[in-house]
Amino acid sequence: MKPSPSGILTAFEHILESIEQEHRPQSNGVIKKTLSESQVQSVLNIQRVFDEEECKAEPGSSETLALSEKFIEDLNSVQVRSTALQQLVTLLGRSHIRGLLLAVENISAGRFEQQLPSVPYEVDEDDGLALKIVRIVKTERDEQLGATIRVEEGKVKIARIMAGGPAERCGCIEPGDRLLQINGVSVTGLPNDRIASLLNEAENGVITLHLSPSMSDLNSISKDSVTHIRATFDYTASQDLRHPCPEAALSFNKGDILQLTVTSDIYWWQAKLLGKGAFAHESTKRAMKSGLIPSERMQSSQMSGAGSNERAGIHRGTSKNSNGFQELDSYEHVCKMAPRPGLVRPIVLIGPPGVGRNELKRRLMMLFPERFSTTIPHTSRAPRPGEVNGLDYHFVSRQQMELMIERKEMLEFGEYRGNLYGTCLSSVRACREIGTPLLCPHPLALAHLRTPEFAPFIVFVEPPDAVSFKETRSASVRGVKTAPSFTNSQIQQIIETGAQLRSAYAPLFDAIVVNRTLDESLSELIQLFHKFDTQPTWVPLCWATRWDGH
Ligand SMILES: Nc1ncnc2c1ncn2[C@@H]1O[C@H](COP(=O)(O)OP(=O)(O)OP(=O)(O)O)[C@@H](O)[C@H]1O
Repeated sequence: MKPSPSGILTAFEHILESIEQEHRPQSNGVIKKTLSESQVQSVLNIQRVFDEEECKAEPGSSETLALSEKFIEDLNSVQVRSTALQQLVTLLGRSHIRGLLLAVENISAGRFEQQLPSVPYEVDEDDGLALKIVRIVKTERDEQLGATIRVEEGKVKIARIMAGGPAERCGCIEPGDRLLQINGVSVTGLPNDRIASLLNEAENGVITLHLSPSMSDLNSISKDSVTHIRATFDYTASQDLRHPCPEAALSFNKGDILQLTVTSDIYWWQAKLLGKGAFAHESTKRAMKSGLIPSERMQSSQMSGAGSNERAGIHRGTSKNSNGFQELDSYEHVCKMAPRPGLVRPIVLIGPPGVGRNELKRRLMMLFPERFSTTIPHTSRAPRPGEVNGLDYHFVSRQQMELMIERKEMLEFGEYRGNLYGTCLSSVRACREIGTPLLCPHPLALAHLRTPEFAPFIVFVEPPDAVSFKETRSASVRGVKTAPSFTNSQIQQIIETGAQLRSAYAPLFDAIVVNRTLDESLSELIQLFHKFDTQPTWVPLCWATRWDGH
């Protein structure tokens, strides 16, 4: 469809009207002519270009600009000029309007197909993989690009952008951008004067630049795409000696969701603290202020510099490979994902042995047999009388099981009295077909489970304090004769392991339930699952991308 430059046409109509008025006899019968017939014709010609169905100008030449130049030239010989004409001359001389005239002409002629070259393979990894290809169409053949360069450690960079020049008009070039190629010619190692002449040479008025964006450019990209992050470390701003302005700082803990408000600075971002877990949200009670936090770049460099973390107020969890969040660096990029048909997310109960995960799972399965399903483990031991293959266990040979382990098909496995036991990933897939998998694996299994494919909802079952633990687990309270009573040291062990797990895995927890009485814990879990079924939850950005594509 032909674009309608209606604003420009209206402007021309006004100008033509005012010329017509000037050509009318005044009350004293005098005709005050400021334009010759040929000049009036030039104005009409320019208007025609906008008005015509199709522009026939060849690429690289511009009928509109030629007409506008001729018009200005003709007008220079006129002595008397009306204000309207004066304004028209000024406007037609401006580089932005000239660019606009050219753009309208090119669009009218249908010369707007994308003709950018493909991205070359030999991008310098030192500068990251971001690359921009900018094609600039010069309005005049001998027009300068309007950008200066400087050479920094052998890299050619854009030093300055001149106001009004083609480089500024295109809006895609920034000071600090690294120049890689000009019209397909690599600038690496070229003398400055050769680069300058290449910059000002254009093929048919077109110049194509390959640039590696400056950091400020990259920040604006990440600002647009990443708006929320999850912290994988505790940050106490008052202990951070690097902080430029502790009064404006924001402290946070592992697992907190932060809303990024300003990311234009390379080292210090501004963020609001939304809180923890899958349902964290901005407080409606009080307006939250943004505070300064270390940027991803700042934090990553801090983390790679060993030893100084404690001093800087940063306490990292256990090693990356052992806790299932290998893909996390300083922050995890997150977004909200709503429940949707076809997406069955396993519910995973994590906690120290003895806290009660299996008891809670057993009761939930009894209460909601239709809703939840669970995996059937594999074992290399022989079936006992009454045990059914595929119901109690999948009975397989030791070799078969070792092969599955080797192929990394097991979610978790272990050996007990000379026999292998374990759960394989395909049994999680199978039980997802029946209902919501309810699983109680070892925390190490999260490395296999916390992926876009499974997208689990992880609940940490936390032990209460020692007194509550003892009270709630006493045989008289539970009314179960066979109940094992916990010794003080067992309780202490459960509480300590719980604290260690919490410290190492906190960024992965969607919710935390403290297991005091069974009734309280069950009702809390049921409410939580209702929310999980009906409300969006914070998830790693890559999960949402996968499920949005489904
Ligand atoms: N809230 C509770 N109140 C009272 N007893 C509980 C509670 N939660 C669990 N128990 C009991 O504590 C014991 C340990 O629970 P459970 O076996 O579920 O622990 P677990 O976290 O699954 O640990 P493990 O992996 O070692 O089995 C069981 O006898 C269980 O009935």
